[in-house]
Amino acid sequence: MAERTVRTKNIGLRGIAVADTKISYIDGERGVLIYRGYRIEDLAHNSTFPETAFLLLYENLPTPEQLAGFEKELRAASHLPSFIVDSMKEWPKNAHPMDALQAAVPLLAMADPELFDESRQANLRKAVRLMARVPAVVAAWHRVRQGLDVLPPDESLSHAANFLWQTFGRVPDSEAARVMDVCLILHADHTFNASTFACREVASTRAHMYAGVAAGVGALSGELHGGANARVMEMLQKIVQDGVTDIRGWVRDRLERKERIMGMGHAVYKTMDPRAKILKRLAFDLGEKAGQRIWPDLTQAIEEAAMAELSARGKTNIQPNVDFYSASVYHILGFPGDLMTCIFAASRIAGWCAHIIEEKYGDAQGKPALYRPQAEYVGDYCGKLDCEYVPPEKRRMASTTG
Ligand SMILES: CC(=O)SCCNC(=O)CCNC(=O)[C@H](O)C(C)(C)COP(=O)(O)OP(=O)(O)OC[C@H]1O[C@@H](n2cnc3c(N)ncnc32)[C@H](O)[C@@H]1OP(=O)(O)O
Ligand SMILES: O=C([O-])CC(=O)C(=O)O
Repeated sequence: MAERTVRTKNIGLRGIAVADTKISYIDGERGVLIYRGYRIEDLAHNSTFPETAFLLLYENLPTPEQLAGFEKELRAASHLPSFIVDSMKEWPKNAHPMDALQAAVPLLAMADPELFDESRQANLRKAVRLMARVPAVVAAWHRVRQGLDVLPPDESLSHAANFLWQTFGRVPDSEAARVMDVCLILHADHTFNASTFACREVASTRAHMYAGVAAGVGALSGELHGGANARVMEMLQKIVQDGVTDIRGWVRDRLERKERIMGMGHAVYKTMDPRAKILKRLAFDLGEKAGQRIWPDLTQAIEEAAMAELSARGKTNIQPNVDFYSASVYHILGFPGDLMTCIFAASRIAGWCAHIIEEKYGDAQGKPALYRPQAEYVGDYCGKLDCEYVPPEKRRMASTTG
């Protein structure tokens, strides 16, 4: 066997800085999240999604003129090419919305007139098209799968209100539109999370922006990442359906079966995710007004029971993450569970594009590089590194343990 190489192996690359970024910052111990120098609480309170997206892409908050121009560009880009809608009509109606979104991303690439123009300016324009069209795809697929007509964007509405309109065919009231906007702000970026890393890894090969975004959508779909919001909703609905009243007992049983409480725990935060605090307030406000307190109340009961049970097991760091209360918010806004991770994508597209651009045009040292980590080879097939090739007729049946 070859000599083992010296290496640092770290499960899931936890704590390893693989690049420099100026886009966002997290302090996991104190529960702080900052986008380009601005606290998430400030942005959620004062900003809008287009303004936050501009900040992520261009490094500064826009002037009123810049913001108006950016919003105009977003609106102009938000019509989906008709061949994409026609294509969707042929897709199996039970296709998962995240698969539909991931399938649509290369179609959006085919429609981009500047696809292979790798100038920074062209990539900024592609980012605007993606930010406009990802929510349009999500809304369109939700309608197509129900046999409904795809709705054109309403240019009189804000980005968030238009997303609700194109999804449900109803102009939302100002509160629903603002809640949607805040959700889009909260999910827009989060340093080197798994999906952003996937985008950046693909971008590091000099593949085009859409190739990176398709990878990001795939990575986001998993239940340990963005897919957790849908799993939280399933958890809540199952508890209600089963008529569970002893939430502490339900949590204890789940932990004893070694199952996780979806929407809790985080690879970086060791305290409550600052986004979860905002979403918790939104869920209670919205739930109160909509006569649907049941969802935030139940989520809070699970939070308290889980914190108590996990602490009793010596785990005090597992607290609500962004997906825990967002499930209730989205449910009360009318979204079905399987669309929830797509809402995440309709926001995170801003961060993905900003990171792809940062990856393409250089880190702080100005030297973009191909990601190519090492893995330690631990295969042992015949007692030495290279085995002798045996012709098919002379092979014995090998065991096929997985
Ligand atoms: C947008 C986002 O991506 S936010 C995250 C969304 N994902 C979820 O909500 C899924 C549930 N949460 C989790 O699976 C995890 O907390 C993760 C993957 C998000 C982060 O986990 P990490 O900090 O990397 O810890 P890791 O997965 O190694 O778990 C450490 C221990 O905590 C336990 N743990 C972590 N999260 C949870 C949870 N939600 N419920 C119960 N136990 C948990 C693990 O079982 C493990 O226990 P063990 O040491 O006894 O085996
Ligand atoms: O940062 C992470 O690992 C996951 C997360 O919360 C996000 O992507 O918003």
